[in-house]
Amino acid sequence: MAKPKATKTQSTATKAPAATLFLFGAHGDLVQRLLTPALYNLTRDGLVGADLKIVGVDHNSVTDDAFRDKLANFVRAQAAKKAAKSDSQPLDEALWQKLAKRISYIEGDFLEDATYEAVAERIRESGTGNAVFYLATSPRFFSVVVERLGKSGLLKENEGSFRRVVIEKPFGHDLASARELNAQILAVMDERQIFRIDHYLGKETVQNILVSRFSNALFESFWNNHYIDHVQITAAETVGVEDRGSFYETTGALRDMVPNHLFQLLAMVAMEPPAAFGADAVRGEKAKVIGAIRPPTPAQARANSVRGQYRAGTVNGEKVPGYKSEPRVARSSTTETYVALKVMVDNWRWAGVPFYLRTGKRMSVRDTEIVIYFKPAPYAQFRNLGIDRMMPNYLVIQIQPDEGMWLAIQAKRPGPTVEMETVQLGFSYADVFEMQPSTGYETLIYDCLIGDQTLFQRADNIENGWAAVQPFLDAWAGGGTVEPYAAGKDGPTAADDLLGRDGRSWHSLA
Ligand SMILES: NC(=O)C1=CN([C@@H]2O[C@H](COP(=O)(O)OP(=O)(O)OC[C@H]3O[C@@H](n4cnc5c(N)ncnc54)[C@H](OP(=O)(O)O)[C@@H]3O)[C@@H](O)[C@H]2O)C=CC1
Ligand SMILES: O=C1O[C@H](COP(=O)(O)O)[C@@H](O)[C@H](O)[C@H]1O
Repeated sequence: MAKPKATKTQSTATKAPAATLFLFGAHGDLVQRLLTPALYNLTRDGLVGADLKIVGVDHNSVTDDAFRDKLANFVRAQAAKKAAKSDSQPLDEALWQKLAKRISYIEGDFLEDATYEAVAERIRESGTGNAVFYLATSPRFFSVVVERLGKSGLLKENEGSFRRVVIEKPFGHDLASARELNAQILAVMDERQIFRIDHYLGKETVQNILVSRFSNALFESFWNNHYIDHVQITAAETVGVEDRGSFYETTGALRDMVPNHLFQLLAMVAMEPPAAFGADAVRGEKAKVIGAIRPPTPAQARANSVRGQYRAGTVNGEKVPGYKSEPRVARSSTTETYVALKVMVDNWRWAGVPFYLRTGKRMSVRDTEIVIYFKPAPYAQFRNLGIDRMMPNYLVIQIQPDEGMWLAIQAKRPGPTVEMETVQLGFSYADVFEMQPSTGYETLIYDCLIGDQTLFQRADNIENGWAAVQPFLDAWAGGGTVEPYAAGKDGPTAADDLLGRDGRSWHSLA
């Protein structure tokens, strides 16, 4: 059968309304590496126009021109690097100029009133009262900047205009601090103005989980504990901590990835169907399912978690140092760079179905995937054929680097005897759709501009996530065991034992 031809995606999305987008922390890595390319891609797709003004806010001293040049140099180099590796295009200079014309800069300290006066002035000049304040700042500034925006009257919405704040991660470092941060920001603005980002929700395949589950009646019929044996969620990275050693030392893999990204994936897989594809309904169901994760006792938390830390090894053919030799990491560090957990969701749909989660740095491959393992078919009818065991079906939702999904089924191997082979029924995004390069932040920025909060975390989503990991953090307080693993391997052997003692094993990574 001929491979289907990839088709151009036909989006019905319309241009976002006029607004001023303030990028607090404009000289930082996030703005350069992810937000600017996302704004360029939105301009390419016609989803933002000349009436979106972009204003960088940061204490580094540069002119408007120098700021634009800095961003231009970065995105140009990034596009050239990608184009050298694949068939993607170098930077379209005319398109960049269209965007650059609308970029300007405010030099100002987040802690000084003059900065907020300059921001207010820029809104007055813009001709629209609509403004988005994107806090691409260190987390220690989240509540301070929100408070100052509030005090300056910048969060007040006049009739027909909006004021919104985008808050980056990490949102708190445990349950108490997340609650405190929510209380601080909700004291000055309404939940409907707050857009807490989890960039995993900007990924196409993550959004596709809801569409696949709820628009295909066949999935719903077996999506429960009658048919599903267990679920595995993996986010494996080949990168180490790069230059984020000091951030990572006080964070670790559990805080960095689990209450946010991995729980978002779990919620997408496990939530009940929302009554509508709207922010309240979707976020309500997500809050419920994360809230249904069973809090383990301290002994259960220790037994059902594995912490690991990479040692020197080889990744993608390159020799790399161990975590403790990374810059700004303590030589005696016990911070985990890998974590595996077993959690149970205590509701009617999932009672008795373990969810195994793992994430780590310096693993063998980059692979984010969800694997749903089904219960095996009854064996009796195959016994007299000499088949010794039934292989279960499993559905792989492949999130990155490739995007798609496939189902492992049993088929008869050709020949006179009955022999079975596991084969795949699959769909790959790249085969079916012509995908434009994207960072994942495009959808999130666009949704914020049009006021759709579906893909953003509500206060209860965040707090339920932290509540579910808090027992693990408490059980590890004072330092739990950290198992070593060689860089380039898929975590410590103790993580294999976590499943092994339940008679299961991890899906092998791509
Ligand atoms: N970078 C990434 O890939 C990702 C980042 N995030 C989150 O995004 C946020 C931003 O990250 P990132 O861009 O890496 O951070 P950076 O530290 O690179 O950027 C922050 C910027 O704010 C400036 N700044 C610091 N203090 C002040 C101040 N008092 N007044 C005005 N400007 C100030 C810094 O200037 P200077 O450094 O010169 O002091 C810097 O230019 C963080 O919350 C991070 O956790 C989330 C996901 C991915
Ligand atoms: O938020 C974070 O995510 C990245 C992984 O994101 P991905 O889109 O590349 O899967 C992770 O490297 C980083 O430590 C964490 O802070």
